[in-house]
Amino acid sequence: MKVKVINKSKHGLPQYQTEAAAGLDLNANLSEPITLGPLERVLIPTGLFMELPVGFEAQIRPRSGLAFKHGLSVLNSPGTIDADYRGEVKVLLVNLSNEPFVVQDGERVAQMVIAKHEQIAWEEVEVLEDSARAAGGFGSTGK
Ligand SMILES: O=c1ccn([C@H]2C[C@H](O)[C@@H](COP(=O)(O)OP(=O)(O)OP(=O)(O)O)O2)c(=O)[nH]1
Ligand SMILES: [Mg+2]
Repeated sequence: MKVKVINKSKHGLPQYQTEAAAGLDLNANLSEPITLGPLERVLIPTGLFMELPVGFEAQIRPRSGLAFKHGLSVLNSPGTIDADYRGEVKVLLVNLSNEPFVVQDGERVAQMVIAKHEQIAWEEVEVLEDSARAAGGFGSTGK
């Protein structure tokens, strides 16, 4: 997959940490650390510019360790990177803890899963096909 990297020498390309990992860990690409206070949000640059093949998207997801230990999440999780996006991939981090968190340059702040997706074409109809579920939802099947 095509990728352009700013400051590659600093962090290299995002890597899968284990053989069958789904997510590529994304490094913060910062000139100086950023302090994220309680309930604050910030866009973290990654230095990555990608050209996803058409029919693929990238999902930006939190890392569970940062979430568990520090209350950090990705506010718009899963963030969506479109195949036609040519800007820098950024991570919208939010601090849901009561303590400030300092994001360091190179820190693995989130992970990115590349996934196939479909685009649909609408076909407007007057009546939809019956189903067993019908309009049931939001707990309609019980606890
Ligand atoms: O976590 C994210 C989410 C999005 N983007 C970039 C890539 C994506 O293709 C573009 C638009 O994202 P989205 O469609 O989620 O945002 P929007 O608010 O609908 O903006 P737009 O009007 O530009 O589509 O922003 C990121 O870098 N990180
Ligand atoms: Mg959009």
